[in-house]
Amino acid sequence: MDPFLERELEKLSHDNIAFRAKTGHLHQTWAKTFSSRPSLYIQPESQDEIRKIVTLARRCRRRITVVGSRHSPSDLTCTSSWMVNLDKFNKVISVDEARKVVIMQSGIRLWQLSAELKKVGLAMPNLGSIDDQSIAGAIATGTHGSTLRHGILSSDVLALRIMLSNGNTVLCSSEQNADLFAAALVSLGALGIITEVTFQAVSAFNIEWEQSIWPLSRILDSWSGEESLWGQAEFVRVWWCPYGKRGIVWKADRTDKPVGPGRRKKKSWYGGWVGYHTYQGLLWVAQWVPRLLPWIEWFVFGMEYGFGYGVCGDGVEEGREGLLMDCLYLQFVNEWAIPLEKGPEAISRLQSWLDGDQPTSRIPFSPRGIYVHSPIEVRVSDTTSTTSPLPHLDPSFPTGPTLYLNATLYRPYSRDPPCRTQYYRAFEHLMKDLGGRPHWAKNFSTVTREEIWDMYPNTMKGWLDLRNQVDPEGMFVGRWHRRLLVPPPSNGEASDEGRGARAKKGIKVSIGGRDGATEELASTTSEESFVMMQGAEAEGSVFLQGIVADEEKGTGGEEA
Ligand SMILES: Cc1cc2nc3c(=O)[nH]c(=O)nc-3n(C[C@H](O)[C@H](O)[C@H](O)COP(=O)(O)OP(=O)(O)OC[C@H]3O[C@@H](n4cnc5c(N)ncnc54)[C@H](O)[C@@H]3O)c2cc1C
Ligand SMILES: O=C1O[C@H](CO)C(O)=C1O
Repeated sequence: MDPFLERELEKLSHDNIAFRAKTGHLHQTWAKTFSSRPSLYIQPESQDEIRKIVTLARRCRRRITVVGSRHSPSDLTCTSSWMVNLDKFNKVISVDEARKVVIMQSGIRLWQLSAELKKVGLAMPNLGSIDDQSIAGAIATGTHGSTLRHGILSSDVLALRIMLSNGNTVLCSSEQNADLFAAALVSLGALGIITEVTFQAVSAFNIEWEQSIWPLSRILDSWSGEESLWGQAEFVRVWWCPYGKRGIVWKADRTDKPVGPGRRKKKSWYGGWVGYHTYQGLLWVAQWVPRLLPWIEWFVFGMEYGFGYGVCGDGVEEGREGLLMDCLYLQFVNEWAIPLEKGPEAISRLQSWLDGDQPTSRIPFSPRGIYVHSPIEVRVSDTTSTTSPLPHLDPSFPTGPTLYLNATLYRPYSRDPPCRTQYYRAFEHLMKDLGGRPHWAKNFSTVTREEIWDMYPNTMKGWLDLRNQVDPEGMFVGRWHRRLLVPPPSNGEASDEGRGARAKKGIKVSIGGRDGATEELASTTSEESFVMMQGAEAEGSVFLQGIVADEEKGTGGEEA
């Protein structure tokens, strides 16, 4: 064990608070796209245990990454330092049935929360495609569903309790520490450990849903106006099948009807064993013969939904189940938010590109030989429909409804599809051209830190300043944050996963006290931690090298 940790643990041995850490943990994202080896994997079971982790990390100068259910498809949760998981800190603390307000420990998974709420006749008002996420993880990345009558999942959060790097917990809401609240509603794990979430639930509800196949032209023609597709029900989503130039339009409204299959509900083909493996097998063959993909799209979606147009399924389900979908296989997902009114242009240009008509697409990358997977998910949200504070880093648009386009690429039998680089390059170019912003959790790859700052001209600096105030030593800043959010030190030196190090013989390198620290340097945390690192290097290089070597043992951020 790290001798410094051993020493610090010894000092705290009288407190009778467990430090449930293990070594040798392999962290892998759900989609097995990224992995890392944290030096410690810690699963606390109480607030005191969480505080002890933060105290020890601070004293040992270790970074902390909190991980929920590992469903973020990018390397956001990869670390070679300490990883904290709150799966065992997952209880409902209280439910105010009259106000429909629930307070919970933040490690609770959405499916657990839904089950607990159901016991008292309540439910989450909105869900994305799955309910496997932890509540803290889901809100940290701006997770959304598909409805113009709701914002993102964070919009239903009333208050958060956060443990900051100094070990203090702070309650924030729109009345109390409102700035911190707006920053923490989409925190990307970089502010501290969210320990409690206060959430506005609604009365439990059933949904009556119907799905139908529409030609793409009809989808685009009914995009806006009084009869707009998106306003036809509370929940609406479209799965666009580009090769068939059609889409599956799924709509659902709350209903008093009891749960039951509709007249046209049929069993899912790819949800059964034969369909599941046939589809995956076909995708696997297409790794070598990509031009089969248009035929596979036709066959698979025909088997699942029928080969013609019109209604192809309906039913009544509990909202907590009916809003979810079968996400099938391991996958890459590259999802962007653009203003809803730009949807027809986005879809038409991408359709042209996939049809091989590069001039019409106005995308400066060749589509030659590129065949992609279906469906491309088309979803919406509207933050302006909510009264909750706008999170600083909410990718959806504060001025009107938002469209999300999600370019999913499956990994059949864990193999990466050959089109990924060129397809995502083209897709991201188009999204940027239309003023888009990437979903934080997903596999965007061509975006620079400067571009991200330009995408959040009014809020990024405020978010980062606030982050720096509450975590001045960069305890919660990882490689992903440095790559995409945090400006490098002004002297241009490379960063490191290791935070600032305590100098040899216990001399603590102070942040503000170093002569070389300019005003600008002092203003951002990771820069400060780089300063600390450099300072420590100067004053205690032997120890520092020990830490760096240790931290670099991991494969943080490497593609699996
Ligand atoms: C199959 C699939 C379907 C999906 N469907 C949707 C969808 O419909 N809509 C959508 O928008 N997204 C969707 N996502 C993305 C998913 O909702 C997000 O990636 C979400 O963040 C995952 O939650 P998690 O608990 O796995 O968190 P993780 O991925 O483990 O972590 C995400 C972030 O949360 C932070 N975090 C976690 N817990 C805490 C805490 N206690 N305190 C502070 N920070 C914390 C982490 O540090 C990290 O920055 C989907 C992903 C998959 C794989
Ligand atoms: O990330 C996501 O994966 C599914 C698509 O399979 C979904 O809806 C996301 O969002």
